[in-house]
Amino acid sequence: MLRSKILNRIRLLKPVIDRRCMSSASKTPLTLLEVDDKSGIATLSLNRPPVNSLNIDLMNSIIESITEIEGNKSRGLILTSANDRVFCAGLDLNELHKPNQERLKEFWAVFQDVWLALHLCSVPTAAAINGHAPAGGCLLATACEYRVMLPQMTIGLNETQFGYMAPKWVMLSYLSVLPRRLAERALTQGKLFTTAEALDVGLVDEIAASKEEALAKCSTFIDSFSKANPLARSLTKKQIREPDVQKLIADRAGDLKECLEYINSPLLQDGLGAYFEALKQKSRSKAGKS
Ligand SMILES: CCCCC/C=C\C/C=C\CCC/C=C/C(=O)SCCNC(=O)CCNC(=O)[C@H](O)C(C)(C)COP(=O)(O)OP(=O)(O)OC[C@H]1O[C@@H](n2cnc3c(N)ncnc32)[C@H](O)[C@@H]1OP(=O)(O)O
Repeated sequence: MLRSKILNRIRLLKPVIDRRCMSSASKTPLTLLEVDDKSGIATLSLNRPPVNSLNIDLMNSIIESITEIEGNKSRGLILTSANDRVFCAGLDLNELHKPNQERLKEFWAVFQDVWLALHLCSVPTAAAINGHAPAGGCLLATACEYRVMLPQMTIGLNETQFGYMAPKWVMLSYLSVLPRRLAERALTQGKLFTTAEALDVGLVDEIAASKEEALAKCSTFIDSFSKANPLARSLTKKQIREPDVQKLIADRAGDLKECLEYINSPLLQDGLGAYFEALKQKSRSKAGKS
């Protein structure tokens, strides 16, 4: 009786995300999922070259992997990158620049879903940040319960640098990790923290010298829950996170409307176009040098 009541409560807390991962045109899987048969800990690696930028297919693949991990009773989830320079470059700017409107609606709904799925994941979550994590990449990291980062990388919600304002629920994810005054300053500056700065302010919990060490530290974090009843732990996490989540769930349509208006504004499109062009230019000049 109690168990079904608890399970019902979890169902109530967790919005139903019945999204199947769309098969991508590419042959390589967009996410790699390995479950360590000794520890029972699942490692989910983002695998969309060149920078794990979040498009609809990759986000659906993440959601499907989280659903699988929760279903196969893994003891925890470590999110990392198959790329050794970039954890996740954030939202795919191709989805935001001169967007197809129908696709943009779907894109934004999946973006909301991937945050909800990770933020409310019923198993312990940790991010092994083995590369740069700007904007949406930082959001994936802050949706996890623990963060271990490699040196010489950057992380932060840098949206104001390219003319965006992060949505309320994205800000709340930051506020769940940073003290308010610091979060406000970092958000308004569009600050990208270095690894050392991120440790100093608590945006990340530990630094590791290698990806292997980062994975080991994430596993140690997950092991810290070994004495906690998994169901009670999951309910407690959802209860603590519910107020922030409800702010999005209560008004997903409003968030989408606000985003569509904002992303389609000429000011924003111009700023984004210039920003994206500069990125491409940088990449071309790098290629020219190599
Ligand atoms: C009022 C209501 C508010 C409503 C809000 C509405 C809208 C707000 C929208 C969103 C806010 C939500 C929060 C999330 C926002 C985002 O995530 S937007 C994306 C932000 N991302 C970035 O700023 C990162 C940009 N990239 C970089 O800084 C670097 O690429 C790097 C990640 C540090 C990696 O550097 P490096 O290894 O040197 O690689 P290159 O820069 O050479 O890039 C390689 C190729 O990858 C392409 N690329 C890089 N980032 C992206 C990206 N995000 N999307 C698409 N493509 C990307 C780059 O152009 C290179 O491509 P080519 O080689 O030129 O083909």
